[in-house]
Amino acid sequence: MLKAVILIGGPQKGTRFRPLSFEVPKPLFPVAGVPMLQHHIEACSKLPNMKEILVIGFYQPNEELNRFLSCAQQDFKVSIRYLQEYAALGTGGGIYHFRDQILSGGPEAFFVMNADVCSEFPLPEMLDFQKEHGDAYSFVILGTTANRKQSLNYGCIVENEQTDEVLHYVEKPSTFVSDIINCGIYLFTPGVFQHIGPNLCLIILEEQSNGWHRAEVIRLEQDIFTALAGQGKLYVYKTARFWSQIKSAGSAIYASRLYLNQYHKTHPERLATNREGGPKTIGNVYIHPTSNIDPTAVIGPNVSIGTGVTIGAGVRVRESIILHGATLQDHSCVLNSIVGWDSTIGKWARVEGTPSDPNPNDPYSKIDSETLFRDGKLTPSITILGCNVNIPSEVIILNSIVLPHKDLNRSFKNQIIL
Ligand SMILES: Nc1nc2c(ncn2[C@@H]2O[C@H](COP(=O)(O)OP(=O)(O)O[C@H]3O[C@H](CO)[C@@H](O)[C@H](O)[C@@H]3O)[C@@H](O)[C@H]2O)c(=O)[nH]1
Repeated sequence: MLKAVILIGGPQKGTRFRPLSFEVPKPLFPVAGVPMLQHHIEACSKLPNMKEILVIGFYQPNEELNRFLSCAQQDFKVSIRYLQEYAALGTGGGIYHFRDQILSGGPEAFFVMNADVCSEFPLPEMLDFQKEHGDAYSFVILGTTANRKQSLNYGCIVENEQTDEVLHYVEKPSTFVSDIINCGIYLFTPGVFQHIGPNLCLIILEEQSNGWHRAEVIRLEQDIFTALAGQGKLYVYKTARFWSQIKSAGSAIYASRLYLNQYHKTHPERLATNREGGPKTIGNVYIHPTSNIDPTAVIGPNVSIGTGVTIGAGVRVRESIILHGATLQDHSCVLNSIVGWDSTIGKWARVEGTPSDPNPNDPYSKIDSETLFRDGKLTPSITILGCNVNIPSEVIILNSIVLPHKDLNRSFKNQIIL
């Protein structure tokens, strides 16, 4: 029997996702038409002996999260539970704190996944790989290849090329260590808790001697993987299939593209087709059936349109996510942007951003999820309209971030509009 744990973090995380994470917890942000987390849940539920999925984070359980989890539980016919940490316990602290819940029922193995990644989730392959390579005490990290420069933003893995054993693990090194990076998807056996436990004791001892009050924070990467490397216990399964982090809003558009492309294989019914009375679509497009789109609009490639969106005549949308309840009035144009919930774009207005896609000429390039500013200036990136923003007719909004509930009255370029 198998289980899976999805680490969703909490409200203090996902800061690069603002202002979108003000409205909805980042793990529920729609990517290719469904909440980010649903892609993980779907992948887990496809494994025949998946018994339970535990979502661990430090968000207060709210109605939206509860509703999503109970619908997912019904749709995917697998038990799903949310376990709330009393504080941010780190990527290892949460699973250690809830180890009894993870181990109840006696799973022989369990997956742990970061919520903020998009992936083809080669979970069956990881299981086969573990059987081939290890015993009950060995663990598997999903790895992929990055280019030298970008590898520094990830956990880096040095492997024995013959055996795939992890010889050395360094989290976000300051100089080049390896181009194999940690994808944030792991396969553990119950034996992993024997390695996490001793780390916890160390922290508590430190707390007693220093008189500090510290939560039982354990980082899987720095505290556990670094120590397990070179001990014959940790292996890396490398995938060449798609994988990306979802840190910034720009990377959500990129992740949408990857998942929409995958829908040809997994969910062709989610892809819009050109049909009588519908809009013209180009490339991969997701359109929620409750949206109302004029047949003269042209949509795509890589567009996701949420529930109850209204799109007028002659509208053009490309490389964008339009969130529920938004209205794009006649002849407006939206490129490389995220249009927030219930926002309105006036007639002939143009909302445009600059994509931050990986370098198409480098097969190992990943998306750069940089911070908003470089050298004191806003880096040109996708345009984001927070929820309930009004853009008047005939204006241009370029490379800007507009906070929720704003009524703009003119054009803006390269600005954060507070
Ligand atoms: N439950 C819980 N989840 C957490 C906590 N801290 C982080 N997470 C979740 O754990 C994941 C990792 O978050 P970060 O700690 O922000 O790490 P990172 O910068 O994304 O790097 C990690 O992922 C990379 C791949 O995307 C890896 O390359 C890297 O080694 C590391 O594992 C995210 O899904 C985040 O929500 C915590 O205290 N509690």
